[in-house]
Amino acid sequence: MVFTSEPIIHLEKVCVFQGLDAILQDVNFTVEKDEFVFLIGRTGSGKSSLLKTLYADLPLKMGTAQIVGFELEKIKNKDIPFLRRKLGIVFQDFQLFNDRSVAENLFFVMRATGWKDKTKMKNRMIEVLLKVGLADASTKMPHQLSGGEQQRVVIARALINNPAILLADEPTGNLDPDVADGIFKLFQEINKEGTAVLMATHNHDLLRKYPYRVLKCEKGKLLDSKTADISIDTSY
Ligand SMILES: Nc1ncnc2c1ncn2[C@@H]1O[C@H](COP(=O)(O)OP(=O)(O)OP(=O)(O)O)[C@@H](O)[C@H]1O
Repeated sequence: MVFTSEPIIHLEKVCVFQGLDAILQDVNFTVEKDEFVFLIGRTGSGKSSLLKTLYADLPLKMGTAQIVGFELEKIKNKDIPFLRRKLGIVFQDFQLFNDRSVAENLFFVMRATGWKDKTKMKNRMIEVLLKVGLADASTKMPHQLSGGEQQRVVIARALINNPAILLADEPTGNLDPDVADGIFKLFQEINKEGTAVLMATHNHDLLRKYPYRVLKCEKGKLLDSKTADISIDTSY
């Protein structure tokens, strides 16, 4: 028997808009289950706008896009929370509630995404913190953690609902190189366990060190290292 699985992301002829401005045109790409993909490009080239389109923060006005089973050209506002439950979203600035403990930060997302059973919530909290190497951090306040640890909490939060893909926008941006490397390795481990990763980054070291597929925003287009020759050494 042959098992086929739907790609996690499939875009055809997509135009990414910010208001009336077309930032990227004729965007076509597919991300398969388990893939790790870098998204690169100069500042202002459209990386964040593309990611925002994928998690329906920007509306899809042209083209077709399927992501984790949702059709973005048809998606209704009421369905967007359900889409986001199947995505893990990680930004550069950590966006934790600073007046709540790590556990409360995680419980907040669980409650917002329909979790009710306290025992299950506690168990899931322990699981995701263990996964990111912060098993002893649940009672700490964010300010008691280093930048790298805070980013680990954000990744734990993104993992709560077992997402099919992590969308990460410069997740190592504000971190020292060693800490950034640790965070990157965590993304790799999560990927090896079966979660696809699409990561926007300016980090040349990571690109040189890890030869994953690259999507590059350039002059209003999206280039794909699967089909185009993308040099990562040129400035971007
Ligand atoms: N909220 C917004 N409203 C209008 N235009 C925006 C908005 N956010 C971004 N833009 C514009 O969209 C274009 C792409 O920006 P975007 O943030 O997607 O680029 P980026 O590649 O992620 O940049 P960076 O690497 O600096 O994060 C830029 O011209 C930017 O000025």
